[in-house]
This record gives sequence, C-alpha cells and structure tokens, in this order.
Amino acid sequence: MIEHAALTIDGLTKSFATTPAVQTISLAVPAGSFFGLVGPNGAGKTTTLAMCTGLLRPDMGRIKVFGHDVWQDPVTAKTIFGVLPDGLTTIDRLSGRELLTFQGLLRGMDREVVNQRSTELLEALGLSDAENKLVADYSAGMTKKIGLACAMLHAPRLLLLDEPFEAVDPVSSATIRKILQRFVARGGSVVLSSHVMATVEQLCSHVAIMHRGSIAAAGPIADVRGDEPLEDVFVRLVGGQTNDGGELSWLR
Ligand SMILES: Nc1ncnc2c1ncn2[C@@H]1O[C@H](COP(=O)(O)OP(=O)(O)OP(=O)(O)O)[C@@H](O)[C@H]1O
Repeated sequence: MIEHAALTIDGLTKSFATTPAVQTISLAVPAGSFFGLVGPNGAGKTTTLAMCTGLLRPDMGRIKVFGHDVWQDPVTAKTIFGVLPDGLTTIDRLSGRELLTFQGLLRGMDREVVNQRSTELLEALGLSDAENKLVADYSAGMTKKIGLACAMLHAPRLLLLDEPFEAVDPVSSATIRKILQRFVARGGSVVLSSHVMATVEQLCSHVAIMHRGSIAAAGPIADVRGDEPLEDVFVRLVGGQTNDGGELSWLR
C-alpha cells in the first residue's frame, strides 16, 4: 500500500490582480507531522492555507490530502481535514453549542455523537460556561477556540489551522497545545501558521518559511534551524535586519 503524505502542494500559484500572493510553491507535509508555516506579514501563508482548504481557488497547481485532490474531490478531502480559517466568519447568531451541533449535523454525524463530542470539546477548551452564549458575543480568543472545536468535531486526520494561538490567553494556549500534541501523538497531522517562533520551535517537527509568496526553506525543524535559533534563520531568510521604526520624531 502507498503511504500518502498528509498534504502535498504542487506548483500552487495565486495572484490578486497585480499582486502575486503565492508563486508556484511545492511542499510535502509528512503524515504524522506537526508542521509550522511561518513568514512575515503578507508572505502568503493565509492565501496558501485558504487554497489548501478549498476556500480560495488557486490560479494553478494541485493540492492533495492523503492522496485526495482538494479541488477535484472536495467532498472526500473535506471529511479528512478540519480547518480553522483566518478571521473566522461563522454563523454567529448561534450559541457555541448550537454552532457545534449545526456543524456536526451538516457533516451527517449522529446527533448523539455530536452532543457527546461537543460537551467534551467545550469542556476541554474551557467554553462550558459560555456554551449557551451567542458566538457573536464571544471574545476574539473564545471565537478562536469555538472555531478550533468546530475543526476537530468530526475527528479529522489532518488539522489545517491559521494562527490558532492568536488572541488566545496563555492558559487556553497551553490547553490547545496539549490537545494538538495529543492529536499528533495518536497519529494525527497538524499544519499551523504562526508568527511566534518559540511556539513553532516547541511544537513543530517540521517547518516551512514563506517569503514573498515563495518557500525560502522547508523540512524537519532541526535541519532548517541547524545550530541557530529558528528566529535567527527566519530573520536571515526573510531579509536581514529588524527595522527600528525610523525616528518617528513627531511621536513623543
Ligand atoms: N483578498 C485579497 N485581495 C487582494 N490582495 C490580497 C488578498 N488577500 C491577500 N492579498 C495579498 O496577498 C499577499 C499575501 O497575503 P496573505 O494574507 O496570504 O499573507 P500572510 O502571510 O497570511 O500575512 P499575515 O502574516 O499578515 O497574516 C499580500 O500581499 C496581501 O496583500
């Protein structure tokens, strides 16, 4: 039997009008890996993840999850992965629990299973007290956590998460890390984007550094990093010195 990579990206390209956002990138995410996608603002991470999850049509290139083409066989592919998109737009006039129920039933899951898993996810993510509150009234971090619960509800093999720790408090962040680490330890695969090198260094087995729509480096984190901290490699690859903001003499 052929062992497929969790995710393969081949020649992926996307432009917005005259802005080339993603430029012919290819990447393989090994099954069972914890994969970090990093890059400076505007590097193309969100655009890449949106194409991988079927939210944004590529101009060119192919994306497969465990051998299934995301754009040619979307129904199969979307049962395999769970997604936490950037700037989650969701049906926020539902409560957290209602949103999970809605997602589960939409996926054709058994109502009892949905109820049970929802209770466990709400508990694990510290949202039990807010389960009957409208998602519209959730804080940014709570919205991120209910989005993560929605991504995990159908027990996917692969999680594609855009900035899962953004706006999340340190306690919740530690909880999410543990949940994701357990998921990977049981054979799941995770791809996440992040700006926090320490998080990526701690959690991830593999990393890809994106810069101006291209992959500047990718592979097992120890290979990409060598003897240096990941942050130093990152700064070197994406363009040298940090900017001190100039004088901004008008700013007292
Ligand atoms: N809907 C859009 N319309 C026009 N340009 C876009 C759109 N979405 C992204 N871009 C452009 O594509 C490029 C890549 O953006 P993208 O959001 O993928 O970067 P990113 O690496 O996720 O950035 P960040 O770290 O700031 O979230 C940027 O130049 C951005 O301005």
